[in-house]
Amino acid sequence: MTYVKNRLRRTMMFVPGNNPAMVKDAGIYGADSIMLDLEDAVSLTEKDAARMLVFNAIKTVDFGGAEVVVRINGQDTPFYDEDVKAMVRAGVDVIRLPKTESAAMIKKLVADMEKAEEEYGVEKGSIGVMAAIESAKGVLNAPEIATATPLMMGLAVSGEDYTADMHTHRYPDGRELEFARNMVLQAARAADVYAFDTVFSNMNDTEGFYRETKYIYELGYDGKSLVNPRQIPMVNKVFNPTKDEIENALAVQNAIQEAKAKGSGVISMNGKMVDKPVVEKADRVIETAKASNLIDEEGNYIGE
Ligand SMILES: CC(C)(COP(=O)(O)OP(=O)(O)OC[C@H]1O[C@@H](n2cnc3c(N)ncnc32)[C@H](O)[C@@H]1OP(=O)(O)O)[C@@H](O)C(=O)NCCC(=O)NCCSC(=O)C[C@@](O)(CC(=O)O)C(=O)O
Ligand SMILES: [Mg+2]
Repeated sequence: MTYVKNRLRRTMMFVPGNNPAMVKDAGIYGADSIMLDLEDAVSLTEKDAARMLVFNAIKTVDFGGAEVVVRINGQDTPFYDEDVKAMVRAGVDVIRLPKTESAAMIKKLVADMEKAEEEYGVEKGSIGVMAAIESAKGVLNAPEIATATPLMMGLAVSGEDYTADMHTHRYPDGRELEFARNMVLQAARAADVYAFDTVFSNMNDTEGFYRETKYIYELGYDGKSLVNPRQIPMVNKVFNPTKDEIENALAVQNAIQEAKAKGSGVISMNGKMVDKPVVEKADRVIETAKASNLIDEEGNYIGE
């Protein structure tokens, strides 16, 4: 396994690291990233067993092409050092640091990873990092956290711990997360790293989950943390471009080629101006469509 900076990351599914059945089958559901959890899904008495289980799984389980992320325990816990060493030795793709509050915490993680890389003969810089932002301090320091290392893959906003820190609760319209979501997203975009929204815990509230997913997609998030495989198809549906959007994006790309041939950077298409930012958005739609196997290399639609 090796960390890849750019790839499709719509769905990042939490899998409790102490549950052998869930860990073993995690690859069958088609999540873009699987996040094996050593932190809050694992009780204190099971920390060592979970670390061993996750270590062995990374070495032996076929995760079906998904990126493998491990959420280690925080730097203020007695489990952190062993978690870092074991995950580096296993050769995980990305390490997620929970409760990140400063750039210094990320720099410490990277230094500890480097030590472990040297100790176990793992290629330096072959493992990415991501930061979970779960407190007021973390949100305010999101810009420095996002740029703390070139190995930064992305930032995740973590709604449950954040609302506890803010002395509030989760509400259906998400007003309590508005500032954090926007801040984390701005910091991620400015640093050119990925942005992930938090988990939605009520598996039976399909409508609420759809509303929240659409909202964060429209804000500009790259993906969402999930707790259950049943949530994957809905996120893909929201994040994948539709046939109409793909056709429109291809038409924009053709129109701008025509304009360029005539020496212009702007053209009108069905009454709408097409210029550089419109083309950038169209290019992103086509990139996503290709990565999601919705079109072939020639741009023919092959999605459902
Ligand atoms: C909720 C529930 C118990 C429901 O179970 P149920 O069994 O009723 O679910 P069913 O739908 O019936 O399962 C159908 C089939 O899928 C299998 N299956 C289910 N879930 C699976 C899964 N996750 N991975 C692989 N496999 C899975 C299952 O084994 C079954 O397989 P099979 O029997 O073979 O058919 C289960 O999902 C679950 O444990 N979720 C993960 C919970 C977790 O990790 N929480 C910690 C992360 S949040 C946090 O820490 C807060 C945060 O930090 C977050 C942030 O940072 O954003 C913050 O601060 O906000
Ligand atoms: Mg949390």
